[in-house]
Amino acid sequence: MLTLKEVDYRKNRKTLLSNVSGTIEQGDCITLFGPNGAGKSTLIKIMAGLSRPTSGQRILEAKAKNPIGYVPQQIAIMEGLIVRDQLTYYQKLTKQKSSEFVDEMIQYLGLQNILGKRVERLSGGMKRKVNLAVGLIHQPEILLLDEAFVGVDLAAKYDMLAWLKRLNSQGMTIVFITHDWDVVHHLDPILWILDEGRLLAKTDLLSLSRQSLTNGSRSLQKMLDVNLQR
Ligand SMILES: Nc1ncnc2c1ncn2[C@@H]1O[C@H](COP(=O)(O)OP(=O)(O)OP(=O)(O)O)[C@@H](O)[C@H]1O
Repeated sequence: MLTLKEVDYRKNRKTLLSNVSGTIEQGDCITLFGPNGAGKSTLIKIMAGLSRPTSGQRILEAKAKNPIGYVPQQIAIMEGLIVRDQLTYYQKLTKQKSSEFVDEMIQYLGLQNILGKRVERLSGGMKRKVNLAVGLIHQPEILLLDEAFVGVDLAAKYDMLAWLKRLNSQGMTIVFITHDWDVVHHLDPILWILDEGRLLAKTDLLSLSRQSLTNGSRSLQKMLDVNLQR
């Protein structure tokens, strides 16, 4: 449903992505995994259609008018509104007619008790939950999450993961970026290993522990060594 063909991305004469190709099918769960500066956020923005490749192609085949949900690293919710109004605003904006879906999301994410709170008064973790809710309120075909779990406590994280797992099992395609190995284990995704702007491997947790990525940078090696020893 989303294909990348030999994608390059350059900015200020610096190559941020080099020759990235891959196909994402409906219902896939994929993580972009790699060290700081590997190009993960750059790639997910290209997937979202927010940045255009310098060369190469991004081909999206989707049924819905608004098939992408993108949850950015920076929290993008509007201050001054209570959570309920925030959700209603985005529900209307995205023409989400299914109140059932929104209600279920509120239950899963445990937002019931904060619906009347102004968003700027929420804790960081609660803001992350609302950020996630806003990004997927229209039930996108592909959900793209850039570090959606930063600063959330364990209970909040597991609420979010349970909801994502449910959506994925119902056919929603999910691509996410995280440095949290616990999240990777929980969602058991296909791993796209990115390093210095290159896509080194597409693998899964089981195969990753058996294969060695000797062509990776020192940062990547260290990251994999530490995580795989856990
Ligand atoms: N607008 C920009 N102009 C120039 N260089 C940029 C720009 N945005 C990002 N970069 C550089 O591109 C590289 C990839 O950045 P990107 O944010 O995609 O990496 P990342 O893998 O998401 O990193 P992190 O894990 O730290 O979030 C980095 O070296 C970064 O400094």
